[in-house]
Amino acid sequence: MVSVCSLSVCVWDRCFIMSSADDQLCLNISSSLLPSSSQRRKRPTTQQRWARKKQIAEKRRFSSSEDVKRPFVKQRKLQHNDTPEEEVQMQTEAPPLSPAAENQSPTADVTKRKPEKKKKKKKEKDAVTETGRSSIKTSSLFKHNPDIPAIHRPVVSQVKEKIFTTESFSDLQLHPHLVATLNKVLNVSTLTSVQKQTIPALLSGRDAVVRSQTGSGKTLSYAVPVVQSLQSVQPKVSRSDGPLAVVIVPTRELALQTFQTFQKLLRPFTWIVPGVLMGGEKRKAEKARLRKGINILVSTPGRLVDHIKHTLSIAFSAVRWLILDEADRTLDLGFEKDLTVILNSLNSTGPSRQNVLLSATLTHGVTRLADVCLNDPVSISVSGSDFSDHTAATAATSDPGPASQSESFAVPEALKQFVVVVPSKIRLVCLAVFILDKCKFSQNNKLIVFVSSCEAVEFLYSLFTSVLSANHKPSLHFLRLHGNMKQEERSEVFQQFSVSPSGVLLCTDVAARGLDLPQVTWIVQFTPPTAAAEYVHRVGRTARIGGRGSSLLFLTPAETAFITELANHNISLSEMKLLDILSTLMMDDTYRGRGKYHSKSSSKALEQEIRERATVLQTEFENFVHSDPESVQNAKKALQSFLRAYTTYPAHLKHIFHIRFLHLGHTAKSFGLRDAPQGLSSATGAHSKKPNHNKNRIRSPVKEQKKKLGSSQAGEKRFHPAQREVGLIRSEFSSGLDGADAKKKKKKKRKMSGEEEEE
Ligand SMILES: Nc1ncnc2c1ncn2[C@@H]1O[C@H](COP(=O)(O)OP(=O)(O)OP(=O)(O)O)[C@@H](O)[C@H]1O
Repeated sequence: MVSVCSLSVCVWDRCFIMSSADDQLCLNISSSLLPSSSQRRKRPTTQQRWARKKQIAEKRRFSSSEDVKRPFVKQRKLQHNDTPEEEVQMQTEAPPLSPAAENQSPTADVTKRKPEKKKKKKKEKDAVTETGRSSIKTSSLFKHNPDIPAIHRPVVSQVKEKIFTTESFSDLQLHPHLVATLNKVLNVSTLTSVQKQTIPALLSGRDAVVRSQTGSGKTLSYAVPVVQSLQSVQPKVSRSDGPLAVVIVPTRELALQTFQTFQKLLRPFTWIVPGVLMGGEKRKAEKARLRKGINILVSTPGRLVDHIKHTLSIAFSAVRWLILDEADRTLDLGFEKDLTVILNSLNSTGPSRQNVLLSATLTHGVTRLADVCLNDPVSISVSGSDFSDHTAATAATSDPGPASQSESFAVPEALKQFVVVVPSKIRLVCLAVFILDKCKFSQNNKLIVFVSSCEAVEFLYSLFTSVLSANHKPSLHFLRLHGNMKQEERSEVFQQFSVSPSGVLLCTDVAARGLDLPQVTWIVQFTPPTAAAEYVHRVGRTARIGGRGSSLLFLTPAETAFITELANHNISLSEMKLLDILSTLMMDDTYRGRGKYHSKSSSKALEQEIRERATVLQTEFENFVHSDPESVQNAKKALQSFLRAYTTYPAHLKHIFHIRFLHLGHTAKSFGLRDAPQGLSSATGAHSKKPNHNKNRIRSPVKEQKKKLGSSQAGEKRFHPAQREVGLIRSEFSSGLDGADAKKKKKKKRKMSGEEEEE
């Protein structure tokens, strides 16, 4: 008699038998071995049991901020004399099934079916030879993974900010129509802490540097004084005055959102005209609007520079206000040049003006750099720490370095922050199951998933809409947002997600700053942010203005030191266990494995079943990716862009995020690729050929680049990692100025279409 145990061992053994030299272990899961859908439906007791378990797990997960107790991965500590080769072998193994489980399976069936199975296998093998894709080939998800280390949560005292005060807008000396508009149109009456401190300071004519947590109402803290001051100008402001206030924000969506806020505030003051300029819009139309006259000009930096250089009708002679919202991002490496052009243009023509910098993460370095455009500023920090007094000679760069490591950031008090440590191979399935958990098995969840590149967003979008949405109609609804989309589409998605009560937005950091999307319940950081400040902005898309929300950060075992980096900024996370997330697969039988798990099976058998189900889901993903050459190509592109983005982590985080720590084969699997693709080295330094036993480790991009340049590619441009980062930031936040090539192409195109560069 063949027991379940031996069947299982057979499954895992087959991994070994089929393992190829290049560490891509293969597990054949024949769809014929899976139960039919009618068989599946006959098992309501399992579902009920799991629904109950799930409820308990949910309660446990949220009742305490302590780690979830259930152990998942059986870990073995490395011995001192372990060689790297042994290290690979010594990963989590599938636990053997318990004797109880052995006795429970109708294994005789399996024995009886054996010859038939052999025939079927042969048939399938033949089919594979013919079509290349009839059989399901999936390398083992749960073997040869690095150990999941125990997470040490450093003790931190979270910075707390009180959101609301007891005072209201009517207590300030504002125009009654403005107060009425705030109450009736924007539905706000009580002042938030940042508004209480900032509005009077700005009304008194001071420059200001303002820091308060995400979602605390910073927009109104500058918009209200701007409107109050402009409506009182005599004689009345007119279009012909041109821009009186310039508001610079880093992304198009934020520009649109800020413009809409001004539109609402200006309802009673129709003679003051707001306008927005942003990359992706037609320059000609914008030029026409500028010529007509805009008094409050909201713009992304790149597009404003574009107009300064090419639009004669843009005149800054009357500008009284300059606002830099999300100032740390705007002053960041990628936009510094743009800002210099804007400041020079304003300084050369304008009268004296009030300047305001705002962000949830203004650091010492940024404020010091900002000193050049501020005049005796008042420093407002709701958490109480006076960040402007810092005297260290730091400069604003994308790598603030250790000088800013002690900088504390406030995150919303009602935000629950989690981290899950997932080996690379399992990342894709883990994300998918998490989404299923929140969107299929719980209701009214609205998720934002952050990914590091546009190509990766596109890849996940097409994978999830094709595989997950198809399997789980109608509960799953995906949207995507990234810098490579056409502006109309971006705006449409932004509006759609804003009004939707549920759904999943897959996006890059283009949605990380300032966006006020209502009712977002979960923020998922599928790829870790490049800085603690970016972490704060990403999670800040939920739990806004005193609301509740949760966030989940994905880290690989090699990246867990990022938890300490966040703790250095007083950010503390609770651990969510991988198995707890994957156990959602037991909520129904969509991805049922071929194991004979049933309600009375042991917990080890249950773990085995969960792993099998995860493998079935991964197989579906891989089948989709490998279903046609185009989708393979898309997955490769996504992988390549992910690797490229990985090289841009700042120097002080390289000990955590270094491309050399990535395993190319495992990373490829998280893009649904069965094998590590060849030839990824040119842009990323990735190495997929097999020069030695460490063949799947990715080599240093710098070394690879040197090697390449030494040979045939002497003419190719060499980029420093910092330059690559600027390139990525600029393309991602592109607000009018595109890369050199794209610019040339566009110029050519414009010339052909007869559009004038100059007015
Ligand atoms: N006084 C108030 N009372 C109630 N709601 C308010 C008040 N002020 C602002 N809000 C609302 O709070 C939300 C968040 O405001 P806002 O976008 O200005 O936050 P923020 O501090 O700029 O966030 P971020 O740092 O993420 O950009 C908005 O929906 C806004 O309408």
